[in-house]
Amino acid sequence: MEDNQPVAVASSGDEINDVVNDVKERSRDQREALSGEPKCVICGRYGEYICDETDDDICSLECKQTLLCRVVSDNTPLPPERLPVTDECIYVRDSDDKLGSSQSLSNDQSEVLRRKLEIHVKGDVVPGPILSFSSCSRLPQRLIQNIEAAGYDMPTPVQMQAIPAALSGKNLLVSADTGSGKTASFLVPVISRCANFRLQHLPNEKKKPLAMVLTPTRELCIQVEDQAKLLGKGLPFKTALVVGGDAMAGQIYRIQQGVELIVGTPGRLIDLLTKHDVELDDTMIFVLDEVDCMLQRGFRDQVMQIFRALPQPQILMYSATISPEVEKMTSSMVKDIVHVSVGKLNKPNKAVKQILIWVESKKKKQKLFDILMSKQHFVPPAIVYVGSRLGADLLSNAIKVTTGMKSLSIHGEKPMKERREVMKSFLMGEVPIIVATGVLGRGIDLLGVRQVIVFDLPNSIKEYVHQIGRASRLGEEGTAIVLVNEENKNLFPELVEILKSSGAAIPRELVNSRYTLASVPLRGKGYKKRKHGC
Ligand SMILES: Nc1ncnc2c1ncn2[C@@H]1O[C@H](COP(=O)(O)OP(=O)(O)OP(=O)(O)O)[C@@H](O)[C@H]1O
Repeated sequence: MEDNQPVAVASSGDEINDVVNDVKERSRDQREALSGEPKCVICGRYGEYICDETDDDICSLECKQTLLCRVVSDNTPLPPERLPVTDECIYVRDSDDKLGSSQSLSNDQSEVLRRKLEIHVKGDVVPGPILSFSSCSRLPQRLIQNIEAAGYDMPTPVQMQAIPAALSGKNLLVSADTGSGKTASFLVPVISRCANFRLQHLPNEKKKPLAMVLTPTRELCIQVEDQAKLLGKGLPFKTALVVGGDAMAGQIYRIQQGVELIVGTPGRLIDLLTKHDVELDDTMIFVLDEVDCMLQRGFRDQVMQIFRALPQPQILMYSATISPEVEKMTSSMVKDIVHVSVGKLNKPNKAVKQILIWVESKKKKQKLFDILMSKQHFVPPAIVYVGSRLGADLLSNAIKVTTGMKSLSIHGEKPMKERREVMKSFLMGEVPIIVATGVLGRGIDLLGVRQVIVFDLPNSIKEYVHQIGRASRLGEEGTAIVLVNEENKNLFPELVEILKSSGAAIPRELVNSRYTLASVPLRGKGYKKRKHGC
């Protein structure tokens, strides 16, 4: 790239480097063009540079890249599978007139992009994926600014497809890897629809909630509400948290003051619905996060009771794991549901390396202490998953006593205040180890955690997929160390399948166990003997 400024006059290597370093990376780093100045042929900002390959004025490296991709796709009509669609190469341009009509990908480009990113769509006509948040014409400008301020430069694959589909009013069942950005993929359309509604319909009477998000745990609700507040800042968009453990009076007061979004757990919402006057007749979007868990026995009746209290809302359902039964149930709840999935269904996040260690129950604690005291193997901060509340407290104490390291436990029996404090100390880096039950297994975004130790395997492979998913966010690499023995025999067949599909080493004892051999044709076609893990 050449610079419209006289780069060539720079006399020393350092000066040249300085100039080169000054080249604007992105279009948004460049200023607007003043009258008479060259304009970038891509975005219209100040065309500070001349593209050395086309001689066009451009503002930044980003627009140069876009320009070159366009030239390639304009001049060389490649067959669809050879279209230059790398993440850097497809570009969705903001509307030329800046009045709101966004330019979208052609059908062919959408298909190529979906194929490349493993985005699968099943159901009614769905808008194509977006490549930038700003190409969604319906998003309020302030929301786009908030998204940028959160550091979200580009949508993740699930966001690319789910956001435009949700904005078009479709009912969705969405599945994508743990840590792939599903939360923002429902919050962005929720915030957009709520804020636009309020901007267009100034209420003469009391504001009633317009959207509701249900999740299975208080921690997850807190996290979702925090993210909603962050993304909805400066918009007519207020939230209320409705979870057990916090005083109900405060929650009711907040709702009665007028909120757009309620984020809650089903139990507390039912309390509120049955004992108090929460008017849900304006609620137009209903989100079920961790939908497979929400439609299991225990939650299902409560969820359905809440759903029936709503006036036919748009329904958005999300999880990293969705079984055929859940698909069936959701289809019976709502008609015309669109299924969006990214990657392979129900598989662990590829970025998490699974290391299985076969260890008898009575030796498990010692094995855990060995790992925690090993500089080579322990990567703090780490979560240790156990199967019971008492087990969490006892193990956390034992870790403190034996290793001398700080450790805290978290589970559903602890008061909300204490759970908040435990999370805070962990997230602030004051405590390197947290021992948790499944309460922290799903949905929680534990930034900075790259290691999960599954001390007790959970009851289902789905929960296992969610738990080990805590070790990676947005594809960053993490490790899950999993202690396994004959007591987990019920999971062996599915566990072996999961490990095989992830390319993980499988302990000899697990391969040779009669519980595995009885169910999985391991020695059939495609079986490859692996070395003993760890
Ligand atoms: N477009 C984006 N760009 C950068 N970071 C993002 C983007 N979208 C989301 N994130 C961040 O990625 C992390 C993971 O997102 P999120 O918690 O929504 O994942 P998830 O798919 O809901 O995971 P889980 O299935 O575990 O609940 C979060 O820290 C979130 O802030």
